[in-house]
Amino acid sequence: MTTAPTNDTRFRVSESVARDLATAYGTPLYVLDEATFRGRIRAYREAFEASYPKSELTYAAKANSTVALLAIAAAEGCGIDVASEGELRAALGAGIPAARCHLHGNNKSFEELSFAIEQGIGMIVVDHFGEIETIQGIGTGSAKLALRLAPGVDPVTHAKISTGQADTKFGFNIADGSAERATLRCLELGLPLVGFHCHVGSQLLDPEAQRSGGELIARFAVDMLRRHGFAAEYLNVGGGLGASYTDADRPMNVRDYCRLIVEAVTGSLAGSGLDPVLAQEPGRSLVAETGVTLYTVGLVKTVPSKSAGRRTYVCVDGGLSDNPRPALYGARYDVERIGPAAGDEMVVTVSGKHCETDKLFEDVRLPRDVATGDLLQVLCTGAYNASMASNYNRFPRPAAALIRLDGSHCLVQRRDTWAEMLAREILPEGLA
Ligand SMILES: Cc1ncc(COP(=O)(O)O)c(C=O)c1O
Ligand SMILES: N[C@@H](CCCC[NH3+])C(=O)O
Repeated sequence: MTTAPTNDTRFRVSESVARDLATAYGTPLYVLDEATFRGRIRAYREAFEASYPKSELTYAAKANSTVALLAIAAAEGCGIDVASEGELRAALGAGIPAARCHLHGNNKSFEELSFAIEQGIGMIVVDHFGEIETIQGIGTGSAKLALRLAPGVDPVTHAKISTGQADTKFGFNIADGSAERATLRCLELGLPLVGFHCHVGSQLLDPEAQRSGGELIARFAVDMLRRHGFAAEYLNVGGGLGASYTDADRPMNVRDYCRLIVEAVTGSLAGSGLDPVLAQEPGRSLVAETGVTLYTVGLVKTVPSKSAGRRTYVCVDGGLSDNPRPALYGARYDVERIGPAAGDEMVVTVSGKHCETDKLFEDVRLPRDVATGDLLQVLCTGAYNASMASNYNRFPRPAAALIRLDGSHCLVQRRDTWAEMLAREILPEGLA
């Protein structure tokens, strides 16, 4: 197994635990570490609070909504950001009161909004003009409202996870006056508007876009105070801080990051008299490095290749159904063989077992003697893997195991069963 660099804080399983887990639960298997997750949340909360005492940390459930993780996040003092009725139901399933949840979504349905309000959702982050009217029609119950703003900043990240730019589908544009009109409409209707929100993108290794997003929404809040007497009590600058998928990914450390964001916001608020709660809602930076995926090697195959001379495939028992990120975003991961390090390494393509040319993990260095039956661990799969898993090719989605604080482990999500995978099927009479 490759030795971790000393500053590498990503969770890894040891050989004995990996073998134990694979025997107990099978592979592919998501493995999550409670200590790492709690530690990440604490570090983030402390860093944020040190820069801004009236801070609030919300965990973005979309990154990994495994109910056990939601329960841990809440126990660590986080609110929960949910982006659908399903995520809200997962939070409720974790015993988290809806009052501690924020509902997001660019196209929330009437039913979704009604359910959330009925459950006592704490905040709705409103995304468009029609939603203001829908919420007015339903009645807000105990929900407060924040407006999602599009600050018009271009983050450096994959285009598919960039959300702060002017032509994003999310939120009210500041520059064209939509954000101001939405504020006025909420005030006119007497809705419980408390402030503003932005989220400019995800897996951001360069924090400039978040910095300027924070600056712009705070400036907008000051404008609303000066022009309309609306005093924002709440600003949320979203999530987005990146994770170290490979050694090349160097996100800013959370202390410097929080300081930067807070300085941007407080710089814009200076002299205005506004003293809002400042919230962040990270997902990936809290949970990605908390998890690994264990796979078993089925076969190793070397083939002629025009570009590479020879290409060696190490084929594992999962694929894009348990980790769609390489196929979607060209994401790269570090892969390690479980077991003693072998001196000699080779560059391989780790592929899955789907009926696709799914080069799951490309240009990975593995020991030259990697062979059928070996276990591999893929680092940094805690975010946007389980939550984006599918049943493509009718693969059961993997189970997830949690390493507890005392080193014991338990299952927190079981593998799909064949019965439930066919449970939705309806075979009308007379077809067969
Ligand atoms: C509104 C909102 N908040 C929070 C997040 C969490 O982002 P990340 O996982 O990049 O921290 C996202 C996803 O990008 C989001 O869309
Ligand atoms: N699914 C994306 C992140 C989406 C961010 C949500 N707005 C990823 O895996 O990187």
